[in-house]
Amino acid sequence: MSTPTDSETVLRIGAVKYLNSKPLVHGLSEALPTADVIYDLPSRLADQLKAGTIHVALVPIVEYLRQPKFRLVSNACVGCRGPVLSVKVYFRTAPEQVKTLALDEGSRTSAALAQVLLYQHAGVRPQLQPLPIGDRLEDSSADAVLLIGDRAMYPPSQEFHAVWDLGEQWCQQTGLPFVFAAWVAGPEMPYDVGRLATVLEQVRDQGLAAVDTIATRESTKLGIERELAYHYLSENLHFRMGPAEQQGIEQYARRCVELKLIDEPVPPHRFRYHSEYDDCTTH
Ligand SMILES: C=C(O[C@@H]1C=C(C(=O)O)C=C[C@H]1O)C(=O)O
Repeated sequence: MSTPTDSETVLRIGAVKYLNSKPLVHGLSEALPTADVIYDLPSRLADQLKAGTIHVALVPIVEYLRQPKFRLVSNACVGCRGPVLSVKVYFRTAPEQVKTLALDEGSRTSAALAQVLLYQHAGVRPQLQPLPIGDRLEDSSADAVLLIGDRAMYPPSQEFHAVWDLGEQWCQQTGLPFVFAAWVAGPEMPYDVGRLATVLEQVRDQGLAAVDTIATRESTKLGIERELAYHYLSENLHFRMGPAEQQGIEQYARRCVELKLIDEPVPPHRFRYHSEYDDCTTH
């Protein structure tokens, strides 16, 4: 049973509403029956954590890197070690010709990653445009369009010059995994952080054991093949932040700082997370 340290304040947890996060929240409400779990877009969760309307959330890793007051609260994360399937840039021109880039409103990490990779691979720094969450790929006339989450998993209805899977691009280029999001606490925390870390990691492990069930249920809701959902959750995505993932975050932070996508250099200790519950070197 959970026991908040401050019985007056209900712990408010923000979780990403996409398929990629289901293994991290499968059974979360049962594990923390006194907490409120709110589902939203990753970008909005980061804003809510900054505003203090939620206490802990699965937020874009770039927002953790930007906010010195945010801290990692577990080694449960949304990451990849190759193609991720759900983070894509669709090109209407050759990457070297891109002048305008539309960024999915739900994203922060991939919004910065797209700019890092476009600069690195193609030497361009395009003008940015928002792609509102209600807009489709076809609604934007930008030279390149970033989509994340469930909507990036469907085949596009138009032909494109090229499509980049940003997980694949990053891992090929750096030889390191990539972390898109992690559980992060804001400055106000009405719950024991060590205990929360254990709960979040236990929930993740239970979620991974239930990937079969999750894939069956969620594929029906999304109208995608069950096999695709299963492969996505069990092969494309990685949910444990170990030493290689931490190196990936460090490398990403350095490149974001170079392009001024993060204002200040990030102190090295902020890339390290050691779990008491789950010693990741054993996985
Ligand atoms: C893999 C994904 O990771 C997500 C990407 C995020 C971002 O770009 O800011 C944030 C949270 C994750 O849910 C995805 O949404 O497809």
